[in-house]
Amino acid sequence: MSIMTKILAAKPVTAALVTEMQTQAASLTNQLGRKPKLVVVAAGDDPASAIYIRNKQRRANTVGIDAVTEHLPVTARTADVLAVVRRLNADPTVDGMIVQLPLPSGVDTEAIRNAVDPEKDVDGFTDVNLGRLWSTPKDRPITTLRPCTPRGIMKLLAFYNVSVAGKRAVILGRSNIVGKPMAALLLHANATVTIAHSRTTNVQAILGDADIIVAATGSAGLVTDADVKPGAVIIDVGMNRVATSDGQTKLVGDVDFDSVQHLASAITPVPGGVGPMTVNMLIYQTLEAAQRRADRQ
Ligand SMILES: NC(=O)C1=CN([C@@H]2O[C@H](COP(=O)(O)OP(=O)(O)OC[C@H]3O[C@@H](n4cnc5c(N)ncnc54)[C@H](OP(=O)(O)O)[C@@H]3O)[C@@H](O)[C@H]2O)C=CC1
Ligand SMILES: Nc1nc(=O)c2c([nH]1)NC[C@@H]1CN(c3ccc(C(=O)N[C@@H](CCC(=O)O)C(=O)O)cc3)C=[N+]21
Repeated sequence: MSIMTKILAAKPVTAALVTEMQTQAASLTNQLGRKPKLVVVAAGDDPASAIYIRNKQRRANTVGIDAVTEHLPVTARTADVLAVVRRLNADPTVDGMIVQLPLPSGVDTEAIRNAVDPEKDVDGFTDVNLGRLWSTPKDRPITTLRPCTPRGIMKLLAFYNVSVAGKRAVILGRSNIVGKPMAALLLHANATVTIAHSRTTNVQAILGDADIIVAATGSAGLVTDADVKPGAVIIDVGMNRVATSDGQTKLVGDVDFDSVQHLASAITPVPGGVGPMTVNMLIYQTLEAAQRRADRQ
């Protein structure tokens, strides 16, 4: 049996979204008397964070919003990051902010996460927004700011007409920024959801039963053809830099794309899949936050 595998590339979705966002950015610039503004707070030198910063700066320029990065040194302490977050909370020209994770060791991520004003929380990772997300009733649309990667994945699935209702979805990873909110969104879309993590036993049996797999572990090549049911939909969130035989490095996901693509009915590439959708949703939610601000004025 041969399966026609759909490659779930971000490119056509980005093209459509950019057009929509450019129009909205122009209208908001008019209403606010300034461009919508996003501030990224980054401390240390996580490689996946560096890629993210570069790409969102580029997309913000294309769409027509301001994006500023506030870099703190790897030696930054909790109080240093908190001071920046509080200044941005108080600044009426800042519509959205995101604090990049992971923060340097010793910094209290939980304290920082919840210091962000929920109205500016375009990463959707405060307790307030995660709580709103989980408590949205099944028959109401989700309206809260939510983590960009899961939201981007849902947009990607919708664009390619991949149905979710009634499907068994298995998520590898339980972070507040990817795994848990992914579960909330898939559940709201009527999937039956399982979350697996590093303490899960017999992951292979769980994966073998999955119609949809979302891999978000940070472990390169973790998911192979031995794990996947024929016809499954594979979403690869991982952003791992690995060495190649010629001494260079390359970006790979958590999925062994070459072995899995023949089995999957649909699969996201790395690069060019989930990553650009995360960037798109960050700008999209900054526009939503700015629109709400403009409406309050
Ligand atoms: N494409 C994109 O837009 C984005 C990509 N990323 C990338 O996605 C990956 C995950 O990010 P994030 O959620 O922040 O990472 P975290 O490190 O916070 O979480 C990783 C999760 O994976 C679980 N895990 C680790 N190994 C295994 C395993 N062998 N089997 C099952 N579960 C496992 C961990 O379990 P436990 O909880 O038990 O430790 C943990 O829950 C990273 O590579 C990151 O760079 C992140 C955000 C956006
Ligand atoms: N609070 C927080 N929220 C995050 O969402 C968050 C974070 N911290 N810390 C770091 C990770 C990583 N991450 C990426 C997003 C997009 C690309 C991306 O654009 N990827 C391109 C890379 C292409 C290229 O090589 O330039 C692609 O996959 O095609 C990468 C990585 C978001 N993260």
